Amino acid sequence: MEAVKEQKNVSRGIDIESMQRGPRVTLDNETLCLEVKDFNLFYGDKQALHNINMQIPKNRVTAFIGPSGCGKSTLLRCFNRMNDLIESVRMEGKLLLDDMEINSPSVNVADLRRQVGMVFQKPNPFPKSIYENVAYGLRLQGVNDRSTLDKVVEKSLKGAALWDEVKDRLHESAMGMSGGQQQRLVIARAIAIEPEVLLLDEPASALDPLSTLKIEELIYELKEKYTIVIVTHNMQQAARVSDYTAFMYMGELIEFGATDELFTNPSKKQTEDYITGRYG
Ligand SMILES: Nc1ncnc2c1ncn2[C@@H]1O[C@H](COP(=O)(O)OP(=O)(O)OP(=O)(O)O)[C@@H](O)[C@H]1O
Repeated sequence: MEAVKEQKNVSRGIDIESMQRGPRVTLDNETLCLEVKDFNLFYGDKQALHNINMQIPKNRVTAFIGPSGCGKSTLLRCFNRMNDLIESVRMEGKLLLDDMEINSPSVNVADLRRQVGMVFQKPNPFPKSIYENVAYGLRLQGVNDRSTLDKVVEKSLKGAALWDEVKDRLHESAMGMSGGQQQRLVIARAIAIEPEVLLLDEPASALDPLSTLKIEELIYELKEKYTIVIVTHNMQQAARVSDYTAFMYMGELIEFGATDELFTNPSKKQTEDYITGRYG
C-alpha cells in the first residue's frame, strides 16, 4: 500500500470530454484521485450501473446527483468496496484510486477503507464516549499512547468543527449528542485516521437546517485536505458545496462537469430537465 501511495503525486489533467460525448472543456490543473473506467455493476441479473467513465479530482468536492434509484450510492460504495458485503454483486471494468486498482484481489480491504473513509446518512456513533469514538481507528491500529491519542482526538474534533462544543465532556457518551453533533463526530472519527478520500452518502439528509449548514461549511473546509465525494438528493446543496457534479440517470452517467457550469449551462437535455425540476 505504501509503495502504491508513493507513486501517486502525478498531476494529470481531468479530461471531462472523455467522460461524456457532449462538448465540454477539458479541465487542466487538476490532479486525478479516483477514476472509473468502463464500469458496470450488476445486482444478480439486474444491471445497476452502465458503462460509467468518470474522473474525480483530488482535493475537490464532487457531488453525485440524480433521481432515486439512479445508482449514486451504488457507485459511491464501490470506492471503498462496501459492495463486497452484498453477495449478488458482480462488477466489470476498472476503479482506480490514484494508480491502485481498487478491486484487485491484492488490495487489503481494511487498508483501502482506511484510505477511503465513509459517512452515512444516519449518524452512527459507537455507544462509547466522544473521546473513544474519535480514538477508535487509532486504537484498532494499536495506538494506545495517551498523549498521541489526546492530540489526535483534539485535532480531529477541531477539524470537524466540534471541539468547542464538546471539549468539556469528552468522556461522556456520544449517544447524548444531537444528531448534527453526532454526524460531525462521525466525520471526526473518519478523519482521525487521515484518509485520502471521504465518501459522504447524504450526510445531512437526516439533519435540521442549522446542522446541515454546519456540515456544508465543514465539507468546504475539509476539501483542503481530502478528496470528497458526496451523494445528495438536494440540488441546492450540491450547488453550494461541490466543485464538480455528476448527474446520473437510470444507472448511467449523463453529464459530469464543473458545478457552476452544469447548473447554469447543462450540456444534456436530461440534466436540464432534472435541475429545473421537470422530473426526479
Ligand atoms: N443490495 C441491493 N440489491 C439489489 N438491488 C439493489 C441493491 N442496492 C441497490 N439496488 C438497486 O440498484 C439501483 C440503484 O440503487 P442506488 O441505491 O445506488 O440508487 P441511488 O441513486 O443511490 O438511490 P437513492 O437516491 O434512492 O438512495 C436501484 O434500482 C436499487 O433498487
